Amino acid sequence: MHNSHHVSAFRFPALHHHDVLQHKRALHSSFILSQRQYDTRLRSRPETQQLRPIPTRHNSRLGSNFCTPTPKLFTQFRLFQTASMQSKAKLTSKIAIVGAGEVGSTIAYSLILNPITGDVLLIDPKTEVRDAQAQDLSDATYHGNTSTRVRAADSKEAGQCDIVVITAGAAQKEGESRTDLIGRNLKILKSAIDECKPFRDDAVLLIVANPVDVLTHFAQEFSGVPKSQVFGSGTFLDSVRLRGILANKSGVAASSIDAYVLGEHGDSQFVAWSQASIGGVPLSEIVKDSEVEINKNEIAEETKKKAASIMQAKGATAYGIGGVAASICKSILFDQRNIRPVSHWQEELGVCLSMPAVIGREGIVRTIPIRLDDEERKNLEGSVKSLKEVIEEAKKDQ
Ligand SMILES: NC(=O)C1=CN([C@@H]2O[C@H](COP(=O)(O)OP(=O)(O)OC[C@H]3O[C@@H](n4cnc5c(N)ncnc54)[C@H](O)[C@@H]3O)[C@@H](O)[C@H]2O)C=CC1
Ligand SMILES: CC(=O)C(=O)O
Repeated sequence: MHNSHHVSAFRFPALHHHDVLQHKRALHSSFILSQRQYDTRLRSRPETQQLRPIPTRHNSRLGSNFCTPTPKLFTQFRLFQTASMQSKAKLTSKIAIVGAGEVGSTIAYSLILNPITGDVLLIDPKTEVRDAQAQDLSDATYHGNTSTRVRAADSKEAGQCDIVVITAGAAQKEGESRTDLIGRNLKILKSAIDECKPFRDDAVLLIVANPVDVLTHFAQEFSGVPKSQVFGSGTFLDSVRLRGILANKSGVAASSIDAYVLGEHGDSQFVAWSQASIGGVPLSEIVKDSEVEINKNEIAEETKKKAASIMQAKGATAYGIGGVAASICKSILFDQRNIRPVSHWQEELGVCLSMPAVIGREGIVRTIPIRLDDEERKNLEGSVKSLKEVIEEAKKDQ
């Protein structure tokens, strides 16, 4: 069966590993910067955001001395991360995790395994649990490959950290949606934020607790911190899930797939299929002559239901968000300018929801005006409508 939503997958030469590399190199060949060229430009911040890569001759022996900016749309956004950015950074930064339950402790664990910060501070009114988590996590630093320390702290110290990750709040019980949590979690959010005040001027608040889009909206209001410095993990996790499914189906690494879930981190989320690509080639072109089944509706549904199916079996999700939140922290601390679908303030729409955004030390550096087709735009309007309804209801209960 062939229709717009049911497309058989591709027989696409570029999807073999070698060919993918060739294809990417072809796309990248005119955009190769030596590390020194890149570093020179990096020093002249903030203008670096506008820099265009310098064309150089393609060197097939690309090693750590070279970085290859992503081609196409985003070259002007300085997408590339370099080893030098990390080695130059001293691990003196501090990340506070407010809410030391399943998710908070898993984020801390990810930060230990991939050390990007000097200290991780755990904050939780259940001080026994908080202290035990700190003790348990500090045992995990013993292997010696990390310089990250984990300790218990109070809310005032959290407000003075570089990043404040907020996971404080109840998790869904079976049969509950994320928005069902608003009554409980809005109160928790307000008290958690009030206790952390005052925030350091350059602190970035990363909201993880659910319903993440609605709580991000209120966190901006409660904290008084500039909106660009308060954002939520949003559909980054859903996009990771989507890419994982597409990777399994196509036999291509998830990192070579560009596909976004956008809108609400919840029931009204949607996949921006019109912008999906593999190895830089639009999915719509790839699927024309293909071998593997890619049923868009099924994949979108599987992506959306993944959290519920994990929770049904083991009670909670933690590792996925642990990795995602740690990766966002890295984008912030190292000013990486990665583009990620995160929940942030949408001036034109009047809500916080996920659209691709450039993430750097100041938080949301800019939103990326992604082109959506008619159906996707309708889906986006659906997300806006349902989020506004939840926000209005929540305001009445305040
Ligand atoms: N955005 C995402 O993709 C994901 C979000 N979540 C959400 O993360 C939240 C936390 O989930 P879990 O860690 O599994 O729940 P949990 O119940 O294990 O942990 C929540 C912790 O928050 C603490 N807490 C309550 N009030 C607090 C306050 N005022 N200040 C500091 N801490 C406070 C509790 O004592 C508890 O230890 C939930 O809302 C869940 O839905 C979970 C997974 C993914
Ligand atoms: C719980 C949740 O929001 C998730 O795993 O997507």
